[in-house]
Amino acid sequence: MNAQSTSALPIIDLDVFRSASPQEVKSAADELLAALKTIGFVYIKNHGIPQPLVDEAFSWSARFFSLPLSEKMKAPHPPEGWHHRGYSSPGREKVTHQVFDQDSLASLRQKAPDAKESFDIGREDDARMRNVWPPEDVMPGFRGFFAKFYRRCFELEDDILSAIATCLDLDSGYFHRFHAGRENQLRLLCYPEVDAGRLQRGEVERIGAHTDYGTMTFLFQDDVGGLEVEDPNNKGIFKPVPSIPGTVVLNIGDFLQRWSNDILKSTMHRVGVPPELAGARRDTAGAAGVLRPRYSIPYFVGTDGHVTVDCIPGCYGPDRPKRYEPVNAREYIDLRANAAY
Ligand SMILES: O=C(O)CCC(=O)C(=O)O
Ligand SMILES: [Fe+2]
Repeated sequence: MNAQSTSALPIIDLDVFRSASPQEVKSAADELLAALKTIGFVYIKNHGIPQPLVDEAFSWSARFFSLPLSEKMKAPHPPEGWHHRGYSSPGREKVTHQVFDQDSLASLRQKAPDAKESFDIGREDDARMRNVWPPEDVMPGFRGFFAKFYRRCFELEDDILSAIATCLDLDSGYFHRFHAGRENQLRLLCYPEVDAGRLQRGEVERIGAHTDYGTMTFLFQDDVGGLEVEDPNNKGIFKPVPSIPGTVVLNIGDFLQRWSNDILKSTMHRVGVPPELAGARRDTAGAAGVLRPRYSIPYFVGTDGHVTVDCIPGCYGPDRPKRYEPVNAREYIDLRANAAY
C-alpha cells in the first residue's frame, strides 16, 4: 500500500486483546488509541467473523438487490426516517452532515441524490423498531441468515468495546453498560453502476461526506473501492480506505467522540470514485467510464436509547472543559436519521 495515496491506517490485531501478554496488550492499545485519536479509523484483523460467513453475507446481499424492484418493495422502509428497517430504493435516503432544515435538505437532495439502495436490519425482538423482512417465499433463508449474522456482529462489538475501553485506561467492561439493549443496525448497501464522470462532477453521490452518529461502526466492503476518509491535517482532502482482505474497517461515531470529549475522532468519510480510476483501470471503470456496483455492509453500533451521553471520567477537567452538552442517545439518533429521509 502506498502511504502517499492512501490513508495508511494501521491494522490492529484483535487477538492480541483476547489472549496476549499485558505488555503486548499495552502496545496494541497504544497503537489503537493513536489511530483513533488522530483519524478515528483503523482496520481490524482476527475480528472473529469467519470469512466464509462474510462472503455469504455479500452473496445474500447481491441476490437481494438483484430482485425486481416490486419484490424488494415487499419489505419497504417505513415512511419515518427513525424507523431504520427494511428496503430503501435508490433516491430514498440522502445522507448529509448536520443539516436539519427542510429547505436545505430538499435542495441537497435535488442537487446530488444518493445513488444507492439499502436494506436495514436490527435485533429481532425490538418492539419499537420492528424488522421489515421480505416474505420468506421471496428470499427463503435471507431472514435466518441475517438474524444469525447480526448476532455474530454483536460478539465483535463486545470485543471492540472492550479494546476501546482498555485503550482509554477504563475497566474493559466500561462501555458495555451503555449497549446492553443491542440497539444496533446492520445495513446492506448497494451502489448501482454509475457514470464515473457524473460522480466526479458531484451531479450524483454514492454517499456524501458525513460522520456516523452512533457509538462506532464496523464496515465490510468489497474490492470495488471508493471509501475515503478526511485527512485530519487537511480539511476537505479525502484519502482512500481500500479494502484489505480479512479485515474490517472500524470507525468512531459521534457518541464515542462526545464521551471522550474529542479525544477519539468521529471523522468525515464518503464514497466516491475509486483512486484507480485516474489510471482508468478497465475492470473498475469501463470504456464508457461506468463504475462497477459497490457492495458494503456496515454495522452501526448504537447506544441504548435511554442513555445520556456525557463526557466520561478522565476525559475532562479544569484544563480540558467539557466540549459537549449531555445528550439523550435516542433523540440524537432520531434527529440525524430523520434528516436523511
Ligand atoms: O459504503 C461504504 O463504504 C460507507 C458507508 C457509510 O459510510 C455509511 O453507511 O455510513
Ligand atoms: Fe458512514
